[in-house]
Amino acid sequence: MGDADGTPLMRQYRDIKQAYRDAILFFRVGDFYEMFQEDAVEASKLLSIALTSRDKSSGTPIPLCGVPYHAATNYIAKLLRAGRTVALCEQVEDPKLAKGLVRREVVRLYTPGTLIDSEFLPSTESNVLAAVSVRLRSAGTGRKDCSYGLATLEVSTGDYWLSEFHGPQAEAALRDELARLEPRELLFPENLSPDELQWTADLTGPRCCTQPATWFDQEQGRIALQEQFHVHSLEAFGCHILTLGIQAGAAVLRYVRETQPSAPLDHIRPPRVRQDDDAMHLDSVTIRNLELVKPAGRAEESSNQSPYTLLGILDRTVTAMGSRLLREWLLRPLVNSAAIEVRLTAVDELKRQIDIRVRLRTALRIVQDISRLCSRMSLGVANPRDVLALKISVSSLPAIQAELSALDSPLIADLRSSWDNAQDLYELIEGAIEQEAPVSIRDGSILKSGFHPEVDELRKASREGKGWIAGLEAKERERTGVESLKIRYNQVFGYYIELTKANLGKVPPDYIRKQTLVNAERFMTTELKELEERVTGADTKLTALEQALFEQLRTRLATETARLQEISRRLAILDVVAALAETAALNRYVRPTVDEGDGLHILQGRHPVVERLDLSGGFIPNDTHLDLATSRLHILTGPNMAGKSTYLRQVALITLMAQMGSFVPATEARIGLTDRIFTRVGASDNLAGGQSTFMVEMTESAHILNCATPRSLILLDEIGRGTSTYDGLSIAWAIAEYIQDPQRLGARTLFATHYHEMTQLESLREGITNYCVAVQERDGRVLFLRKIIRGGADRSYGIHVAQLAGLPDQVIHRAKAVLAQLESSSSSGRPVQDNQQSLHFDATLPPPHPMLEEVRQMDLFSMTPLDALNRLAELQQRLLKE
Ligand SMILES: Nc1ncnc2c1ncn2[C@@H]1O[C@H](COP(=O)(O)OP(=O)(O)OP(=O)(O)O)[C@@H](O)[C@H]1O
Repeated sequence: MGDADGTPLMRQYRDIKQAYRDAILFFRVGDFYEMFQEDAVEASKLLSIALTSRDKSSGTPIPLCGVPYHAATNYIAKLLRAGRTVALCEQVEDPKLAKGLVRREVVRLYTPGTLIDSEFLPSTESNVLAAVSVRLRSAGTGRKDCSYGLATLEVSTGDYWLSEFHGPQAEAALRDELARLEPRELLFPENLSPDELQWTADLTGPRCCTQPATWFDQEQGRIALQEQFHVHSLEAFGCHILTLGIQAGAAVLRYVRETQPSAPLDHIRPPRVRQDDDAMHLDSVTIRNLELVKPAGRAEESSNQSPYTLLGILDRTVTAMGSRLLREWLLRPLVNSAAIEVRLTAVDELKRQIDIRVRLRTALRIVQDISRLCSRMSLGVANPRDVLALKISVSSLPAIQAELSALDSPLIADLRSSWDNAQDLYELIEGAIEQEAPVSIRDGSILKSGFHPEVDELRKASREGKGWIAGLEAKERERTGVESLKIRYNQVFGYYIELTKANLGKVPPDYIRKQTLVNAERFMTTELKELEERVTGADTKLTALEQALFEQLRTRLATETARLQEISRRLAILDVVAALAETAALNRYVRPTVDEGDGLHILQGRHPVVERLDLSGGFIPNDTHLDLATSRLHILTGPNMAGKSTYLRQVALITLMAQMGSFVPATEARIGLTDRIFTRVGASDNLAGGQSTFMVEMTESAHILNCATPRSLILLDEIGRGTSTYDGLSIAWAIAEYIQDPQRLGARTLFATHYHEMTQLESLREGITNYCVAVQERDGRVLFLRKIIRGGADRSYGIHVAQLAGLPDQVIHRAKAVLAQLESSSSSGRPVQDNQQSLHFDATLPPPHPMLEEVRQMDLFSMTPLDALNRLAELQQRLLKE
């Protein structure tokens, strides 16, 4: 900005903007937030509001746009959605009392990861801020490996976690964790080398921002954490050895402090350490492939309600905290059979106790987002409605407690013990806050009468004062004889007497003229002035007192954060358990057995999402019997569209549901604990990451073979499809052998393939069993039976599917003819042609490669050895070029 507008206001603006260059600065001027210069140009476009300019007459007017202060929230939300951050600069002193220019300060920086305002946050999703610290190590081989520290904080609830990732799989593990957490904003140090930045390669979700390296300093970080949680050592939290985690943790805290400078951060809970082996490991590919929280191809769709995701099917929670917890249970299934049993027993109990379940859920429906309400109290932004929401929430605690008393499963007994009804907090709020209190604390009428004597007195004075003014109006009407005389009030003049032009002849001499309008004149009298001072004096005092008392109450409630967070935790678990029981009852799920064995036995299993779709013939259930010793790898063949992928996913989803503590869609299920589920399903390009379909397929397969253990469940759907038939078949074959071999891996695996040749593996390797999806052929048409049976399919029926899809008849006929030729050539011992080569519709079969003819015609006896070698090199060159 030049010095075109050198007014004190613009100088103040420039000084403040200097410190918030990356943000759009909302600069409070009276009843507006104004934006200037490039901010104005950008914001006016993003917000579709008019762009004007300040000081139009000068040679260099300053671009300007503005939004009314009371509507700012919507505009801020819009800018955040557009990926921008907003610095909110307020007038921090009363303009009436200011000497000269009003003081202004940035009181809040709105960034995607630090939001606390209910207007911006979807209640069912966590809003996570994350930071990553990195340490580069050169392995002996010259390879460079990194270790990572990760800290996450949900500012709106105070949940704070630290973790670390080491070893050769550290980067993959970090990426998977980020995929699970979906942070909105991600911080990392600004001085990282390209090697240290590798993990950010194809991050697309969060807003990434680099921060000074000093924010990630280990020693300073440790001190910052100790100060934040008032301890001398971090040992009590079990995180003292996480040096990288602490570095990231400190950066997160620092960022929150920078963005919310005026907020005390007492609601942040002490750090908890996330262990890698606490939960079943689900990588980002599996989360996506199994459509756990987001439907494929609709990644942006809100997920808890989506009928196309497992979360959408399972989420019958009735509270926001419950909904968020269910998501967490879903993305972190347990790996400890005793802990799973505890959850299942509670779900079982609530499934059977229908009446209790119904009443419990009714009581829970009243509960609001206690967790976020507490944070708003602590951060000093809770308004009177928030406090009322807290009251309503705790009001249902006794009813919930009463329902629990009849239940005795260990989990519920545990939740019930030392149950806190927070009756004192209920009474505190009930005694203080008016039922109809307004949203804003500046609007008054917050406190109940009887709560504070001075408030009552001021209210009386204000009421009486208004009565006096009404009395004065009547008196003046009588004195002047003007019936239309009115005493009115506005912000600028305060109280005044208004007379229409027609009555100006009747104005008494003691009236002092204040303002002339088109049709009326406004006056003041000494008596009115005196009354006004009494009335507005009482009103101003009243508003200030109510505000102060409300803030006191809010601070008092903030001291109860730990207690309320515990209540919130218990309610969330109850809500999830009751929701899982409800879903189990409505969807006819059964209780699975989860044990330490290595089998996976499902009777009449169903796909929880597909079975809910409107299928013409209904969903056909299928059994699964995998066990490590005798039948660990199933080769599944069958036509396209037969239901192979659905079946594969259903086995994974049932396993996952069982381990999260949910009942499952089957008539019986026994699940041997699974440490990880791997999926390689379908083709997906990663063009943004510069990888072809085949490369993605191979990278994912490599990841599986490197990371799976004998306790893992692996789903492979059409490995090798992205390359030529022989390449693909060979790779698929070798992968199956590798997985089947207990010396190398030996994990429970479902392998769906189009390569019928793979069915030979059953007789060649132990532990491999063939299955196929049954079809019936009638009058040249294919009927899908959706039933998985023993044995291998002998054909693909791809052409039939193409016909169903509506390819032109000529193409279908021609394809059948080509297929017949291909089949006869392969049965006569000639190799099947590579299916990547184009088939010409006017030729019979592709002609032999022209180079063969050249070789055939070579006269070797008239060539010198050198000639022959050169010729060979030339042929090879040409082949390579092809
Ligand atoms: N058990 C089932 N009962 C009823 N309908 C099913 C069943 N399994 C699958 N379907 C239906 O068949 C459709 C195709 O299933 P799926 O995608 O699993 O086939 P596929 O064999 O994997 O096909 P492709 O090889 O072409 O990928 C599904 O969208 C679903 O509508």
